[in-house]
Amino acid sequence: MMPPDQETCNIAGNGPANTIHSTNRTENVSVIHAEPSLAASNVTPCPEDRITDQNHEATQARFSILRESLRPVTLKFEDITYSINLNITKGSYFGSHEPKPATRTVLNGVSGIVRPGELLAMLGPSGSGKTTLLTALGGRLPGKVSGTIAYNGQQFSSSMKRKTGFVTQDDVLYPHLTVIETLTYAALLRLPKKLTKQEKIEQAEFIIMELGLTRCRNNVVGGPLFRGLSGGERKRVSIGQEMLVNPSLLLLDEPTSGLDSTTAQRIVSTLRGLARGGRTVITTIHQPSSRLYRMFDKVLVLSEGCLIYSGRASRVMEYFGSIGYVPGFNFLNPADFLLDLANGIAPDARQDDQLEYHGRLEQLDDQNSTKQLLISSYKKNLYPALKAEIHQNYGDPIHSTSGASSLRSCENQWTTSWWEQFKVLLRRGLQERKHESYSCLRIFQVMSVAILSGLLWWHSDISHIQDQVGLLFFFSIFWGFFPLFNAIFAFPQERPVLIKERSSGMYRLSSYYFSRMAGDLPMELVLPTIFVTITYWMGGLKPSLITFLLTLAITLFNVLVSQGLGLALGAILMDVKQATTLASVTMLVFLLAGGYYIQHIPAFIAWLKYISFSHYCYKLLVGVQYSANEVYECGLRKHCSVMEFPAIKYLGLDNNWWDVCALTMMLVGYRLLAYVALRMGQPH
Ligand SMILES: Nc1ncnc2c1ncn2[C@@H]1O[C@H](COP(=O)(O)OP(=O)(O)OP(=O)(O)O)[C@@H](O)[C@H]1O
Repeated sequence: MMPPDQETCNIAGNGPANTIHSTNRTENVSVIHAEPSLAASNVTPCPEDRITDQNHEATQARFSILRESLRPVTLKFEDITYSINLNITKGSYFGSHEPKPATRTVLNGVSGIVRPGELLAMLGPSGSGKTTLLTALGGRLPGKVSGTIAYNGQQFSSSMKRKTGFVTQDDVLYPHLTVIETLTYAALLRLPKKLTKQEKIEQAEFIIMELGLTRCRNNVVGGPLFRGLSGGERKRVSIGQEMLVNPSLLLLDEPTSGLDSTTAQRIVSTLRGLARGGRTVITTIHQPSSRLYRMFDKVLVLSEGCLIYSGRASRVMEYFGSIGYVPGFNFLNPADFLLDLANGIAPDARQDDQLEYHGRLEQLDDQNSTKQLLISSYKKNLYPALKAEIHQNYGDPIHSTSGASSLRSCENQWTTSWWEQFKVLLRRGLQERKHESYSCLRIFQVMSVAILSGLLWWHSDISHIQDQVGLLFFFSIFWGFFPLFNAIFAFPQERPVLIKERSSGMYRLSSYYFSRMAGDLPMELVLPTIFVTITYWMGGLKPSLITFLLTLAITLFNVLVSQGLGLALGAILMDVKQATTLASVTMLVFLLAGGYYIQHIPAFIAWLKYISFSHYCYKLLVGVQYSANEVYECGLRKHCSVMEFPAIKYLGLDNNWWDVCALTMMLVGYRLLAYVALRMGQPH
């Protein structure tokens, strides 16, 4: 290995600034766009997606609406260090297992600067900290990140959150929505209120065209259980969603992973186009081809959380050459060369698969010392200039507060009103869940139970009061279980989408929550209505319209309370398995303490019935079914008062308003609890 000539190296990453951002001294100065449209020339669309000359002008005009609110962001980060806590179990396999707190440094003093108009690629071996750094730059990393991250000299704010697009490695999309629906809803939620609905829809159409998704615009996204878009198409939809924020800062985690080289090239072209439109674009990437590599303006190379290079992509070879690392042959992909170096593999190192144990140990030592050399070379040769650039005055942006007012002026402003968010989320939720809510299986389940119960209790008579009371108890229990278990899935299932969309400040939690409540209502109420109608009349309960309507109202009330409990359990635990276990135990307790099966519950545990909504529902159902002076045939030509029937006597049919109050408190309480739990588990 050649000794690194650290003294004679060129300082990369300190070259002349790109002309695109040369006018971008403050965030209020508009960007001179190198390419007026969204890099239409860089993208290679499918034949049918190609923007024709005739409509190009119109397209540009439409796109200018999207560009209008653009606020260029210079991102500077300095000495970013991040550690994670590891609980290491100490002791032998069978001995003591006391967890020993330990930390691991994932990022160690990482610095960089990216300006509007630039595309920065983060390279490094798997586990080197690329995703962690990207997440930190996107303001989404939990725990304490030391160092400074400044966006136009400011800290991460809610305004910045809404100006940041973040494309995660895994695409988080609603599987039942089509491409056009996904992007239209995103446009309606994300684009500013000053645009009309029509203009927002046009933006979604434009993005579809721009990303070459026209052919699959009406295809459903698909999920693990059914096929939809291909991996590349899904990725483009995810990018499209983030483009709709008209982001000033766009962060992408491995957007080309698992894609063929043409699609990868196309995606990176689009990113470059977005950058050229005045955005700051940062992407992590695994193994870019040399074709892709040439499209990056800057690269940042990580090795075990430390930087070995941060600067212009075009100067990489020059820099490493200057410190003594020259590739063995000319036509090497710079990305491969960088990844080798980040792994500690110098160009002249011996790569022998046949090395025996000691040889391998030596090889590992060599790699570690190469890494250390590269890290110290970076610190000596590149870091001082980078630091100077970070602190360079246009008002020492990393610490200054200039420009704060313009950022703050639009802070805490939502792009759309509460009502608008509610309407769009409601429509989107109904569309996404219509297959689930109106599934034939669910309807069949309820109808078959209704008809079967109707047949079992066929024209029951008051003389068989035990059976009738049993039917009323069944109403309260069935419509306690069914909505409870359906509601448990609501929030855990939607969690990834909710976290993603809330992290980018897309909508208020309250508008989401109320839209979810409202969206679930129709089906939650239609099914019990059908059930009660069938079973009530088949089962021979009191043939009075008023009594029937009251029975229906009580059952629906019970459904809403039970649904509230399900939502609360789901929101608190955010784990379907745990929530269903807890729900089944709870319902079992309610079932047993409800007052139907056991009428001599020991006093010390009899209070359980007061926390059971099924008990209140059952009591109210019996209360509306029978009046105080009603009698039933309790023996041969013998009549007894209904109030003396043991099960009814135990219930006591007085104080019905208290039962209604208790149910109302539960209705509000459970839902409030669900909301609070959801809010506490949310990014702020
Ligand atoms: N919350 C966490 N708990 C435990 N380890 C973590 C956590 N977050 C990150 N790490 C560790 O930090 C290191 C860096 O992770 P990161 O995901 O940033 O790497 P990466 O360079 O993006 O890897 P890849 O290219 O494989 O996605 C890894 O070794 C990972 O295991």
